[in-house]
Amino acid sequence: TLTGSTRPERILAAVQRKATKGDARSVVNTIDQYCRYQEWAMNVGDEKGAILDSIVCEVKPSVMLELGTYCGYSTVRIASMLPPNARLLTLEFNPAYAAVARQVIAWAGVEDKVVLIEGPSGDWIPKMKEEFGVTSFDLVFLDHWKDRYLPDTKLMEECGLLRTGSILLADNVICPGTPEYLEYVRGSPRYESKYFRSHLEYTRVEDGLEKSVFLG
Ligand SMILES: Nc1ncnc2c1ncn2[C@@H]1O[C@H](Cn2cc(CNC(=O)c3cc([N+](=O)[O-])cc(O)c3O)nn2)[C@@H](O)[C@H]1O
Ligand SMILES: [Mg+2]
Repeated sequence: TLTGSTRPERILAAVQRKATKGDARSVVNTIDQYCRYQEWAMNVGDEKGAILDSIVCEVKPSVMLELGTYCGYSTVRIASMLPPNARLLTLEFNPAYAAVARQVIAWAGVEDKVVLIEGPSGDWIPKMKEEFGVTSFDLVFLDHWKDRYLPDTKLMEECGLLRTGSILLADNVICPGTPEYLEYVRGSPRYESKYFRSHLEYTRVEDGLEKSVFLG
């Protein structure tokens, strides 16, 4: 029953009730409908999601990292744009959210392209090479705790997980805001940064995505 359920569980119930199994776009549309008209949730959403789609299409990543899976909305959105042999690694440390995300990802039929890793990003980033055979990430989507964006970016640099041309795409750089991260990528000679203005998911509040190319 839905009484006593969590918001992610209610989102999953909506997906299993309304979305077509195996159809990623229908899962994405169902979550957007639910979160716009029933209850707000912190998915990247349809407006910023379209910007995310265009960057995934432009970059065509073979190996991609997402920080902050939550219900798997952006995981499904991204995976549906990837070719069959590409891999999306997604990190989530909240086991309840990870459990929901696994089911959303399976319902969408994109589980073959996704590796969901449970645990804190700070622990897992240093283990990416040895545990998952990652050489470097072509594209990283940052959407987890805002005060982790900068330390995790520095950690990826230190672990040699970024190569010349690797792209960081950060959600919420205006709302809730990631001031230290923005100052770093916009001020560092090692990044070429660009702001894509948009709105906070399902609202008219300003927010946007920051795209930063690592120059090596
Ligand atoms: N170091 C971490 N490692 C792995 N997963 C993490 C970490 N920090 C948070 N998470 C997970 O990200 C998921 C989603 N999440 C994202 C945030 C941070 N994002 C926001 O707080 C946010 C907040 C708003 N908002 O308040 O309007 C809008 C957004 O788009 C947001 O992404 N907090 N939890 C959660 O399941 C959490 O367990
Ligand atoms: Mg976000």
